[in-house]
Amino acid sequence: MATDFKSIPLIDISPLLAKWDDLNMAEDEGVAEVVSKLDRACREAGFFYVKGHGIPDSLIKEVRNVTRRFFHLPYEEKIKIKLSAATGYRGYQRIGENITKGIPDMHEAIDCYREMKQGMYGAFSKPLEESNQWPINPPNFKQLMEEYINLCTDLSRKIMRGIALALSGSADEFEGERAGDPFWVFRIIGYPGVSRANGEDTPTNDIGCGAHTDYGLLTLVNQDDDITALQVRNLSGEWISAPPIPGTFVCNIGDMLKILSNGLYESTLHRVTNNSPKYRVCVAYFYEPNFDAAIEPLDICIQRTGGTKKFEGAVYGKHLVSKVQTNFVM
Ligand SMILES: N=C(N)NCCCC[C@H](N)C(=O)O
Ligand SMILES: O=C(O)CCC(=O)C(=O)O
Ligand SMILES: [Fe+2]
Repeated sequence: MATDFKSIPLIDISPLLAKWDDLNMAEDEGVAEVVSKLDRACREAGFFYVKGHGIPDSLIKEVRNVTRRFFHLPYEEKIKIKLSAATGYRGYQRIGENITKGIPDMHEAIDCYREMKQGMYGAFSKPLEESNQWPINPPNFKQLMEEYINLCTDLSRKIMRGIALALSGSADEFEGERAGDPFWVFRIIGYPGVSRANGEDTPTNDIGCGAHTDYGLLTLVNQDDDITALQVRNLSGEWISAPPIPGTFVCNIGDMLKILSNGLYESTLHRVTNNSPKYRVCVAYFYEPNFDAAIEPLDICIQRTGGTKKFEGAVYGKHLVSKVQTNFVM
């Protein structure tokens, strides 16, 4: 349930990370404080920054640097790993190819998904059953991104423990059949800068990514340090900026956590507009339920929200596939 928030809260999660694997973590004062901040941020905005996350700043920057180098390569080089239905929707998409609510987005990207074995989940996972396509250039690209993805997965699992406690569940609410074997989605994104080449005084700012919600549990956004472009919608419909705060991730809640929490937490609408003349890079990691998880509101959340189930259940993988298939015209 979003409110009329005017800014996005910043949470130092280091006390949670210090105790995340301790059975009595909820009794720790530092953990309790982080949990209450997470609860408030998730209820009020569905968005928050995290610091004290333990992922080295040098790696976070390097991930953006190799991304920038890739997108600056000539088009012929980039389409060597072109995304299509035949590649399992994995690979490179040029500017305008991704579509949000019928309008082409002004971004280019490489989309990656967790590897999955053929036939692993039956017919409905077929559209995504291919291997990721990694660039050969820059040479360390794949290795660096895989190291980063592993760290993001660990970090997200720990933050989700805090969120489980925030919902007054047990710390392992999102383990096991719900998200013990989390599916991840990884988007490496570039937004061209605004050009004043046509002699216009006020350049038109095309939408880098139209208003949308994320699909899973929790997103970790690693954005360029010097451009404000991400905007989050509050209850009155105002767009609140999420300016870069060096050393932090922007985190936000996805559709599956909205269902699990029976609407206590919202998957907040957000969009991206790069009004700067500079090219903007963003690397978004999405932590999601098990691919075949049947997601339903948690009993504890139904109780806390008046006793009625507000959402139908959803199979996460089906939700993902239906989104992916409508994101591209091909
Ligand atoms: N995996 C995630 N969350 N991707 C977010 C992309 C949002 C834009 C997409 N065209 C859409 O309309 O959803
Ligand atoms: O570029 C950003 O800051 C966010 C991108 C985003 O919202 C997404 O890919 O889902
Ligand atoms: Fe998003």
